[in-house]
Amino acid sequence: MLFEIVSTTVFGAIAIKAYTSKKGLSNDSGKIQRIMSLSGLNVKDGEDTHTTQLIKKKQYYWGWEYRYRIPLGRSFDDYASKLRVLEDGLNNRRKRITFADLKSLQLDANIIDNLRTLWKTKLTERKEIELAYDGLLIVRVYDKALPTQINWNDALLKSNTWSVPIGFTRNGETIRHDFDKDKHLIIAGATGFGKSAILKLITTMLIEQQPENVELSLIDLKGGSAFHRFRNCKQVKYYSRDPKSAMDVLTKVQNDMQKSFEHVVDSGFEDVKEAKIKKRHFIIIDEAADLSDDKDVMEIITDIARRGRSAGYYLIFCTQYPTAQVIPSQTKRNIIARLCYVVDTDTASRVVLDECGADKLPDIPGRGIYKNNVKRYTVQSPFISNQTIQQIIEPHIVKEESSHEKEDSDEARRTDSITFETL
Ligand SMILES: Nc1ncnc2c1ncn2[C@@H]1O[C@H](COP(=O)(O)OP(=O)(O)OP(=O)(O)O)[C@@H](O)[C@H]1O
Repeated sequence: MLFEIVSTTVFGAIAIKAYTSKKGLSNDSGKIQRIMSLSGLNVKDGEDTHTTQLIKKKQYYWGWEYRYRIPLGRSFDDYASKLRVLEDGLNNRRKRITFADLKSLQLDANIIDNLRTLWKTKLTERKEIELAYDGLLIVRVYDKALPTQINWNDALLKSNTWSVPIGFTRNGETIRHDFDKDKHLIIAGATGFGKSAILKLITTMLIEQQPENVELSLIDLKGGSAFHRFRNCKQVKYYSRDPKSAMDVLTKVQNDMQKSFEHVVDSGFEDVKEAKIKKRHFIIIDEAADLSDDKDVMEIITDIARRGRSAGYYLIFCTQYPTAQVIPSQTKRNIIARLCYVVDTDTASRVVLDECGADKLPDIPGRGIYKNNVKRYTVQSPFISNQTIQQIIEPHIVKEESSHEKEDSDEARRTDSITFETL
């Protein structure tokens, strides 16, 4: 009897709370506005104070979206710089139990224990916020945080395409970068946040999806730690792990690219896709900052970024130090797609993405912002283990030869690669 009274009362209270929440009577809109005011986003104009005005709110299965008109004198960046303040404010221990939570509860004699577990889970749950701007400030509050690790699985492979997964959004959408559409890619992020991991994933997927058509130039200026295992894959045409040989590699790539460029353009086509050429060459540079002092090298990189799109020479340019010197504006202009993991300053975020935001990402490896010319997504990149990489690339590895023989076979492959296979 006592159990029934207690459980009915507790359950009833929670149900009322959950009902008001569902009806939008108890959402975060007021709190967000208060945090905005208290964190200095109001604008004083003589006697008047202009605040951020809520225009619309809508509930989705993942949480809430709020749209605000921002006062004159404020920019989107002012709000983006307060992202952490907003997030911490919303997470300051006020936890909400929803209908979905209640539905998942077992209504048996363990109801009190079940409620306790639910409450404990709620205490450790963290809401995440995303900001965007389309004339109105958009604040998306997600009930559940993105997972901190999402493992790669072979369902992500798309055979015979140049499309690779970059990450998963909170809505469960898989964001892919299609090199035949967006061509080159800049990847940046502070040390230890997943640049090499995504480079290895992209390289593995390109080899597996297009084993006969992909050609790789791997420039690994971190001493070879990222790309060494791919070195003897038959798809690897050039490999370098020091700035001096990187110059040689890039010069050869530029010469090859020139031939492809002339072949495509002289045949009256816009690019390799239109010319129905199957081969694509990827120049993947891990730690481009180590090349930035060499003017000649940087000129070649800029040339690849500019003309490679037609010639089928795609650049993946990765750096831990995103400054204007490391990513020159001409290179940037030709590389629309960017993937930025956590960086330490808003200046670094702006260099990569042309806006702040990557400096406000949580300190989670693989958490990044991917931007192409259409959209911007916050994603968690898939993670592939070295063991899985090894299994996938094993059939593509050619037997290690003596270095002299390797040079010869590299030369042979070089000659082969000039011939383009057409449909
Ligand atoms: N997508 C991911 N999901 C989960 N964990 C990841 C992910 N990417 C990387 N990590 C973890 O972070 C570690 C560091 O990643 P990685 O070596 O790619 O960083 P990095 O940015 O290349 O750093 P550095 O510039 O210092 O080489 C990995 O060993 C792995 O444990």
